[in-house]
Amino acid sequence: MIDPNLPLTDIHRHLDGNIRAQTILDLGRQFNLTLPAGTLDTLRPHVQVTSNEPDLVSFLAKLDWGVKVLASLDACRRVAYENMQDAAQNGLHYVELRFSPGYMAMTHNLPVAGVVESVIAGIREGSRDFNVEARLIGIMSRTFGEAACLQELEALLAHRDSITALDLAGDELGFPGSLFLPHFNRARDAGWRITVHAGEAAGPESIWQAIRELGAVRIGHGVKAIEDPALMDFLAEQRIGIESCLTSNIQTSTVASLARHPLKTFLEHGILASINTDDPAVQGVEIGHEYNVAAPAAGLSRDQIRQAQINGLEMAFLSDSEKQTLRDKVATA
Ligand SMILES: O=c1[nH]cnc2c1ncn2[C@@H]1O[C@H](CO)[C@@H](O)[C@H]1O
Ligand SMILES: [Zn+2]
Repeated sequence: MIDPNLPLTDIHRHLDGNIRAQTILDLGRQFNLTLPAGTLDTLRPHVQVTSNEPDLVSFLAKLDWGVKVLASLDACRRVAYENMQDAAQNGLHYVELRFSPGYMAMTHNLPVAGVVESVIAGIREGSRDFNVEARLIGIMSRTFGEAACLQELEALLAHRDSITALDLAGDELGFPGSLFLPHFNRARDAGWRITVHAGEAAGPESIWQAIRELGAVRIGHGVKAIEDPALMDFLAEQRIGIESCLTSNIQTSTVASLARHPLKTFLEHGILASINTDDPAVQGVEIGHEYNVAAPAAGLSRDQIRQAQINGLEMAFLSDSEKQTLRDKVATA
């Protein structure tokens, strides 16, 4: 179902939600940390979703062990580098990797700007070694409040030229976007593009808020747009892209089943929507599964899946000439 002649992208992928279970074990040993289990098989249920979680916040707890083992900046560089290797192994030509430096720094009190620098270094090395194009999106983890998000923002701004966009992720219901207006004003002043996790746990008003008040030009998940026809019209007219993550939406109980997922309706409505993973290692799925298994189960036709693949590059935070370079590279491969 993946068109091999078109670039394959994943533009909604958390690198700190994609830390290999083996790496968690390795780093746990390296730093002498107490983990909940000592083998891959016994660790897996602690770091991977094994059955659907009741809500978003329960799902997000599965990411915690991955960042708890980040006891040095070199560990941050390693997981960033491995993310690029994973991207290559899964046939991706272009990835936008997002990360929350404060969340990664938290357990071992790492310097937050140092985490940003290490992630940039790991992505740069990995991009070169594995021949995958990448851009970085900084995340502010709303779950820890406005002040912590300001710290993340400052650390990201210290490396502003290596960061493409700013995102807001975490507990959408507990920490609405309206708390973060000053943060996004500064991000836009820095010349960054804006994408926001919205309409996942909260309703369509959260998507409107992200667009009108935070300046979002893309929306992460955006599932609840299905409840607001005027919003769907607006998304289509303004070409505001929806970064869909099918399996993630089932695992967080945002959508009851793939058959009921709104992505098909979004595409029929002319909305620029794409297929992405979210947190591959935590979810136990990769991009191939999303295209080959989840998308057909969500009722997408072959043409709609191909359209979503085209949309992924269209939505990418790249210039027109960078997009064309990618198309040419894949077409002539
Ligand atoms: O599906 C999701 N919805 C909302 N927030 C998420 C999701 N996946 C991960 N994070 C959040 O992103 C940051 C790490 O990159 C963390 O704040 C994590 O909770
Ligand atoms: Zn996400």
